[in-house]
Parts: sequence; structure tokens; C-alpha cells
Amino acid sequence: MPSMASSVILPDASFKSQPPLNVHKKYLDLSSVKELPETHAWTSSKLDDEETCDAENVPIIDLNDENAIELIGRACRTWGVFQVINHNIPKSLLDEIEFEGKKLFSLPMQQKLRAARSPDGVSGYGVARISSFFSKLMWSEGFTILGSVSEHARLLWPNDYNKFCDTIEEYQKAMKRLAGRLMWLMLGSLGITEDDDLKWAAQKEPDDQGGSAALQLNSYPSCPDPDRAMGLAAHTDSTILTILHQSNTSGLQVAREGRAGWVTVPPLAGALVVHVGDLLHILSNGLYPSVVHRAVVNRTRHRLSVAYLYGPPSSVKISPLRKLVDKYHPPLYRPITWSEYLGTKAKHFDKALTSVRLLCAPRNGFVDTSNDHTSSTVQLVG
Ligand SMILES: C=C1C[C@]23C[C@H]1CC[C@H]2[C@@]12CCC[C@@](C)(C(=O)O1)[C@H]2[C@@H]3C(=O)O
Ligand SMILES: O=C(O)CCC(=O)C(=O)O
Ligand SMILES: [Fe+2]
Repeated sequence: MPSMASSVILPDASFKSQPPLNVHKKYLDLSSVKELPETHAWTSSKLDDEETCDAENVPIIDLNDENAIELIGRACRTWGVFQVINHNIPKSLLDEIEFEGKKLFSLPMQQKLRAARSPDGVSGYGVARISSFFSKLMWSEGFTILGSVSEHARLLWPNDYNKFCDTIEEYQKAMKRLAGRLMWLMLGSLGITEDDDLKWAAQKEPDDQGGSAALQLNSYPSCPDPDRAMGLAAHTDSTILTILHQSNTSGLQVAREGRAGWVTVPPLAGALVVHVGDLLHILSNGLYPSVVHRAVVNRTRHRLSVAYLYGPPSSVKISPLRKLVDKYHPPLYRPITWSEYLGTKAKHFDKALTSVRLLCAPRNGFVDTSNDHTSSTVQLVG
């Protein structure tokens, strides 16, 4: 682990009283910085060498389209990401969560640090969890909500947190419904309408299906030197699927399987971005690869995004769906729960999927030796 990581963890108790401003670069108030500090300067080659290629666009899918399932299937196989329209989430709710997010991040640093994520924790205010894998810091701040909203909101706004909580709860409820619907469309496109492996997901009532989720608010202040900064480094999400609402400022980029370069996902008013996550990659036995994505920053505009990170109940074992496995298609991943997977991700980051991969040597003489989950090639050995 980079040496910087160990030096940036503050004891939780130190924020409780009156923490000094800018205690450490990790909690630098980015919106007040006029010049990019060395701690946040990624080598320029990291950004420049990877030419962006916008020749092809991420698919936009109308959920009212009668061919929605097929279109989703194609998007999941080839991109791992698509935008959805006619998703029934009211524009007013998207605007409200954006407003509440902006309000949160514009609080003074001392106030945000009252809700700081503890060193081993998941929820609260802080830098991206994956920061510890990089020697440079990212140009962003985040707020993760897992479980009780009010617990954290109370720390931020001791006297007036109801509005924030109401908006978050309404958003979570609407997203849970949409996530369940999207998951069944994605599974449907794999030919799966019900499955013994997916009892938890059986949709009796739209509001009554058993997934769980985290909500991540991301803030990317305008940056004095955007070409050398990184908003959120390249990663895949440890989810079944993620629903991302990006404000009207672009920044999200995705990598496409087997191709060089980054493709920008342009913000489209009212549309939501859907990512295939690592757990769907596992469920689909690698047919729907999770999408590698990142966020870049810009010189003039502050950007906000809200990610609804959807997964199964935390202790349900996830493994390649039985219907997708046979003697010609052996299971490529071992069973794992969402919580175990998050632990694996925290330890192995981009090698997490590989670390749960089973090495298969079927009798046809092929062995899957790929040690990188972004590659689904099967190589001949011996
Ligand atoms: C349920 C999740 C999923 C987490 C961890 C935990 C809560 C916060 C999520 C994120 C959100 C930002 C990118 C990411 C990579 C990160 O650093 O924190 C995500 C991570 C993951 O998808 O692995
Ligand atoms: O801000 C974005 O566009 C990406 C956010 C993201 O990837 C995440 O929260 O997991
Ligand atoms: Fe992500």
C-alpha cells in the first residue's frame, strides 16, 4: 500500500471537538485551492496517454420501448453501461437530491468532518474508499449513506436535518424500485425470468423486494489544473448494478471491453446512467462484464453525482446462475456474499474479481488463464 495511505488516517476522536482546518491534505478544502498541490497531481501521462475516443456513444434506452430487454442485453454485453430514459423517477426528485447534495458539500470543512467516515467504516464523509490504493489524492469528496440517514445527518445539521433525510429516503425508495426493475430486465435479457438462486429478488410487490444498497454522493469542485487531476480513479462498482445521476456537467468516462481509450458519458437531462457491477459479472458468469469507469474534473464547474449502489441482501451467497452453467460453461466464480466481496475489494481493489475466480480447465483442453477481469478471452495452453 502506498506510504501516503497510512499517514492520512486520522483518529476518529480527533474530529469530535474542534478539529483544526485542513488538518491534512486528505481533508483539504478543494474549493478554496488556487493551485494544484503535488499531493493531488497525477502524472500527466496518466491522463494524456490514454486518448479519449468518443466515436461511439453509450446506448440510450427508453424503458417504454417494446425492445427494451434486447437493447439492454446488447448494452450489457458490449458496454456494461447504458443510459435510461422514461424511468419514472420524477425530475423534481433528481433536482432535489442534487440541491441537498450541494448544500451538504458546501458546509464548512469542520462541520463535514463531524460526520467523517471512521478509518474502517463505510458510511460518512470522506475521500473515496479506493484512495488508499493510489499514491495521489483525488479531486473529490464523498458522502456514503448506508443504513440510517439520520445518524449522519444529525452530526452535520444538529438542528435541522429533516429535509435532508426526507429527500434521501424518498430517493432511496424510488431507486430501490427502479433497481429491482432494471435487475429483472438485465436478467430477462439473459433468459432468466426466475431462479432458485435468486429467491431474495423475487418481485412480489415492486416495493417489497429484498435488495440492499448504499447511496454515494460525490462532489467534484472546479479544479485549477484539471488535466493533471483525477476526480475518481478508474474502478468497477462492487454491486449488481449502479444507478448514477450526474448533474449537468460532464465528467463520467467509461472504458469499453478490449478497446483503448475513454468514452465520455454525456449528461442528458433527466436520464440516469446504469452500470453493470462486479456481482452481476459473477451472476452472469462473465457474460455481462462490469464496466471500468472514472470521473474527470474541469476548470470552471463544480460537478455532483449521486450513485445508488445496489446489491443483494448482504449475507446472500452470489454465484454464477445455475441456468447459465453447464458442462460447456463451467462456473467461473466461487460463491461469495456482498459483504465478503466488499472486504475482498477493500483488500485487492482491481484484482478482486480475479481473486474470486475459479481456474477452470475443462476437458476440451482450454484453460482460462485470464488474470484480468476486463479480459474475457480464453487461451489455449499446452
Ligand atoms: C457498497 C459500496 C460500494 C463502494 C463501497 C461501499 C460504499 C461506497 C461505494 C464506493 C462509491 C465510490 C466508488 C467506490 C469504488 C468507492 O470507493 O466507494 C465504491 C465502492 C465499490 O463499489 O466498491
Ligand atoms: O461521478 C461519477 O460520474 C462517477 C461516480 C462513481 O463511479 C461512483 O460513485 O461509483
Ligand atoms: Fe463507480
